[in-house]
Amino acid sequence: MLDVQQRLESLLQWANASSNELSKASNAAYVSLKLEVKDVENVGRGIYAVQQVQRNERLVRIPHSFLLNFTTVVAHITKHNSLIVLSDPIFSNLQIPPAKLDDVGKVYSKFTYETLTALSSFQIVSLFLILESQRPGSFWGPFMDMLPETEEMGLSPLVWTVQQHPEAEKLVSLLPRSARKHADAIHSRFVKDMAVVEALLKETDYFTTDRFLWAWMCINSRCLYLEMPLGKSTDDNFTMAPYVDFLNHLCDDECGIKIDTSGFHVYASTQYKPGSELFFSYGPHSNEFLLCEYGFVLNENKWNYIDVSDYIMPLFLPKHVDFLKRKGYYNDYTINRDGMSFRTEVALATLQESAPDDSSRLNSLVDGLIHGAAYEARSQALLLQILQKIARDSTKKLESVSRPGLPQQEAICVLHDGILEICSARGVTL
Ligand SMILES: C[S@@+](CC[C@H](N)C(=O)[O-])C[C@H]1O[C@@H](n2cnc3c(N)ncnc32)[C@H](O)[C@@H]1O
Repeated sequence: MLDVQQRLESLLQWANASSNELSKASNAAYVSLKLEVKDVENVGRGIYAVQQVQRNERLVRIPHSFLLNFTTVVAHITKHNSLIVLSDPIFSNLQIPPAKLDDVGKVYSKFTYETLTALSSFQIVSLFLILESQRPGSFWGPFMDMLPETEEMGLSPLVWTVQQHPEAEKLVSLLPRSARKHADAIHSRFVKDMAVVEALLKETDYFTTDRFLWAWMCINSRCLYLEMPLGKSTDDNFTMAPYVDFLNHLCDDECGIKIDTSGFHVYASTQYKPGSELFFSYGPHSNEFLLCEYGFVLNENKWNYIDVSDYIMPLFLPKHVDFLKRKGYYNDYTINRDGMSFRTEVALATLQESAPDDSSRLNSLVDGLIHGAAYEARSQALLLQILQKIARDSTKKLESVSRPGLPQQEAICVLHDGILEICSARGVTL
C-alpha cells in the first residue's frame, strides 16, 4: 500500500485538482495551496493550514462528477444498461466514464432503473462501494484508496457487535443504557440495509457481511448531509466528498460547506494560523451519538446530554401518554449541564396532573404562555432521583473497568465521565 501522501497525490490528480480556483472551472477540483493533509498518530488524517487562512476564504471545490451520492451512483450504474436513458437534467452535467463490461459491469447491466431508484442512498452507495472496491481499474480507485479500513472504525459499537469482538458482550454491558438503545437502533438500520443489498448481490461473489460493514461504516462516518436532488427522505440527503472528508469534527463550526451547480464547496468560517488544524462541525452531537454513529468521542463535548426517557416513560399512566402524544411531547427527554429540555419539563409537569387535558396551567405551559414555576420543585426532585440512579450506574460501570483498558472501554469511560459531569452540575452527590 502506498503511503498517505502518495495516495493523496493520486486522489488530487484524479479529481484534476488545481490550485487556481478559476481555471478549468467545471470539471476540475480546486484545493487551496494553503492546505495540507497530515496523518497524525492516534488522531488520524486531518486538514491543516500551511499558510494563514482568512475568514470566508474559499478553500476547496469538488465538482459533482467526483461526488459519491445517489445521483452519481445511478448515473454510473445505468451507463451499463443501454435500455436506460437518463432524461433528468441533473444527470446532464455529470462526466461519467464509458461503461466497462467487466465482471462488475455485467452485474450493473442487470439492474433496472426502477430497482435502483427504489433503494435508499445508504443502500445504493454501499452496494456501489462494495462493487467498486473489488473492481480492478475502478474509476473511483483513488477515492477508495483513501477510505479507512474497518479496524480504523473499530470504536463503533456496530463494528464490535457485527465482527463479534471477543469482548463484545462485556463492552455492550458497559455502555450507558441510552447508548445501548442508540447502538441497537443503528444495528437495526444496518441489518435492514444489508438485507436489501445482499438480495441484489446474491448471485455474485462480491457480497460479504464484512465488506458491507466496511462500506456502511465508511458512509456513516464520512457522509455530509446536504439537500440533494433525487433524495426521497432527509436521510437520503447526503454525499460523500473526496478530500472534504479529511476534515475532523469540532463542536463549533470553523469551516462552512455548501453545494451549488459547480459542486461542493468548503470555506473558512474563522481565521487559521499556519500549522493549525481545520475543523468542521458534524453537528451538535453528544459523545453518545459520536461514538455510536462515527466511532469516536471528544474529551470535552459541550453537546453532551443525558437521555432520561427510559426513566420517565414508565411513570406515565395511559392518560399522560395520550396527552403527550397528542401534544407532540411523547418520548425523547433529555437533560444537559444547564438543565432539562422543554420536552422533559412538559413530561414532568404532565406527571403531576391527574387530568392533563383539563388542566389549564399544563396547557398554558405547553403553549408557552407560562413558565411552569408551579411544577418546578417536584420536577426537580424527581429528576434528582433519576440522575442519582444514573450516576450510581455510571460509577459502578467505571469501577468495573481496569484502566487503561481496550480503546473501546476507554471510549465508553469517556461517555460515563460525561454523564457524571452533568449529574454533578445538576446537584447529584454520590
Ligand atoms: C470524515 S472522517 C475525518 C477524517 C479522518 N480522520 C480520516 O483519517 O480519514 C471522520 C472520522 O474521523 C475521526 N474523527 C473526526 N473528528 C475527530 C475528532 N475530533 N477526534 C477524534 N477523531 C475524529 C473519526 O474516526 C471519524 O469517524
